[in-house]
Amino acid sequence: MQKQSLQQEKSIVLIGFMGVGKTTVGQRLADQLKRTFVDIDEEIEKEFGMPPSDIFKVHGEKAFRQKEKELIERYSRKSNKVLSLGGGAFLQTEVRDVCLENCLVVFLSLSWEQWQERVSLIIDSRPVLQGKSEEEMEQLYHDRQKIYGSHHIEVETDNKSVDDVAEEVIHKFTKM
Ligand SMILES: Nc1ncnc2c1ncn2[C@@H]1O[C@H](COP(=O)(O)OP(=O)(O)O)[C@@H](O)[C@H]1O
Ligand SMILES: O=C(O)C1=C[C@@H](OP(=O)(O)O)[C@@H](O)[C@H](O)C1
Ligand SMILES: [Mg+2]
Repeated sequence: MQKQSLQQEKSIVLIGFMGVGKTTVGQRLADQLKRTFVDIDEEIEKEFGMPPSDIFKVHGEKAFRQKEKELIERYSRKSNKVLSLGGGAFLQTEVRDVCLENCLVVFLSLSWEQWQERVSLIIDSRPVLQGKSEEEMEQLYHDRQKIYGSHHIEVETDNKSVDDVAEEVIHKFTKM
């Protein structure tokens, strides 16, 4: 039942702003669906042998984005996976197109107010947020919502636990 409605076992791709829970929810979803979990940031980190903040410093954002695109193009063509993208991945048209074509794209949304409560958990490890004022972060948050408009389903995550979010993703798919 669940398998059938999970759309021919297409891979699930999680998108959304930094800190909304793509990595955490993705791992939970993969456990529940018995699928392989791939966190694209983790794969990029393995390739460069350093975390994203160091990649940005040493190689530059362009090199990070190039590798991000290559890896997403490769993994999104495989079936039966759960892929968590980085929040900037959908800035690249090629990434959006390949994911929308081959996968089920799930946008995890979180209000600006609740994001502000979570930012302290992520700020040190997200190079894109470094040195930004609160106003600049809010601007980035709003600008980025436009790129997340390309998706198959949205799950609002305000006031929801990781389990709640994972459950809702599965529920929405089983109704597709
Ligand atoms: N639904 C949630 N409720 C509370 N905290 C969460 C939730 N989802 C994720 N978090 C926490 O927010 C932080 C960022 O989560 P993460 O999965 O790394 O986000 P992303 O991959 O979207 O950047 C982590 O500390 C994580 O434990
Ligand atoms: O939004 C972005 O530009 C980025 C988001 C990060 O991933 P998360 O969305 O998992 O934090 C990571 O890919 C990198 O720091 C850049
Ligand atoms: Mg992540």
